[in-house]
Amino acid sequence: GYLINAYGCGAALQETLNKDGLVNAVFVKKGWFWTSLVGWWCIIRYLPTPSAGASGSRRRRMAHSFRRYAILTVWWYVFTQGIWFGVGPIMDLVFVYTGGHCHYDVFDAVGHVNRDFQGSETRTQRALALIRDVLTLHGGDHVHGQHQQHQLWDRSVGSIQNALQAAATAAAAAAAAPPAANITDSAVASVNMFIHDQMHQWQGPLSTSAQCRRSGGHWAGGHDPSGHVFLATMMCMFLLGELRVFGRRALAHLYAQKWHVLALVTRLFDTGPLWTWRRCGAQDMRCGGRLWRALVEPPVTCARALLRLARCIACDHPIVLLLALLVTWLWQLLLTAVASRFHTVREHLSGLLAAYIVTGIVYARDAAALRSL
Ligand SMILES: CCCCC/C=C\C/C=C\C/C=C\C/C=C\CCCC(=O)SCCNC(=O)CCNC(=O)[C@H](O)C(C)(C)COP(=O)(O)O
Ligand SMILES: Nc1ncnc2c1ncn2[C@@H]1O[C@H](COP(=O)(O)O)[C@@H](OP(=O)(O)O)[C@H]1O
Repeated sequence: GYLINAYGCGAALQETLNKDGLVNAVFVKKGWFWTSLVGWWCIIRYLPTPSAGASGSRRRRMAHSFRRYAILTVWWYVFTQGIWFGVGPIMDLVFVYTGGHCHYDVFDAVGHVNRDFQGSETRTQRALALIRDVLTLHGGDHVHGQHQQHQLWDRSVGSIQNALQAAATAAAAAAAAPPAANITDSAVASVNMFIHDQMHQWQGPLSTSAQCRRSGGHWAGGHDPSGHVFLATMMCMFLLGELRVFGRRALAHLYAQKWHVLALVTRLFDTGPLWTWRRCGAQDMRCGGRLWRALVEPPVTCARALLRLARCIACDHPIVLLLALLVTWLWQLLLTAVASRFHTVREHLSGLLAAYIVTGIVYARDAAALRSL
């Protein structure tokens, strides 16, 4: 990723990144679920066939895989989700103890909405709307009678409202400049500070990246190990580690049935209307019949062929799903490395080492047993 950034198409790849996209939100961020599902199905599916002598070996394999998986799942949880009730995950504790904080630097020095505030237009608008709602809900009555506070409250809500309206009209006019908030530079610092204090007062505690993100804040200022690099590394290491248990057996099974799988794949492409029209030509069929056969039957046939192929892979050859998942996580790891604007190299490296060291130890301990399989 760094080499692509330095010498290749890093900018183009960064443009494809969407923090709120389906792949990142549903697959990558829930990656340990998908990896657990596919990984365990493969572990179970490729156990030695049940026979008199194999039951002990089956039980031992399941026990070893479960022990490795349980250690990795606990490590995934404490590093990215949380250590205990009310205690954030390790990656956030490292961040906070190195000076990180949930910031609300909403406006920059010239009174424009800070481009780095949320990193994307959508998130910035969402955050501004949330801050406005919190200030509107709590701010007015709690600063009543304190003239200066009330003035700040007025200016903050007004500036955010202007920014939201300016963004709405700018979106229509496709203007380039970020929306201005019409506040003088001397007031910017006090408005940002007021917003920060109010959000920490009404939305707190904001001691984890998830809480800060949900409250429209900006998680900045400390050493923030990359959760994506950590997660993608751990998922790849788990899949590759367990692949050593059943990989040879699974690939041999797939190779033995290669023509059957290939036939299911080619069947998908043998359902086009032209093929069907030509096949109908051999029989004296009325035009209506030929249209039905050429336009209605192919999608139905294709859907049936797709279902047969999916069932064959999911039930008989789940290693195909595992390899597809592995390629996806490696590609996401590359994109995360390319997305240098989100993290420093050291933050990527700390996420990588946190995953690599633990998974390395777990699989190194079982290396002898894995080699004997
Ligand atoms: C142990 C039993 C063996 C048999 C299991 C059989 C089948 C497995 C089927 C299902 C799995 C069941 C249990 C497995 C254990 C855990 C499942 C994991 C569930 C999830 O992954 S849900 C994820 C919940 N977390 C979130 O949604 C928050 C997502 N965000 C993050 O985690 C972080 O943002 C990040 C790490 C993705 C990125 O970090 P930063 O961007 O903040 O740096
Ligand atoms: N491969 C990828 N695709 C999309 N977004 C990614 C990504 N890798 C990292 N990101 C985004 O970059 C930010 C930093 O990621 P990380 O800290 O895990 O390295 C995260 O934003 P959010 O955490 O605000 O969603 C994450 O969603």
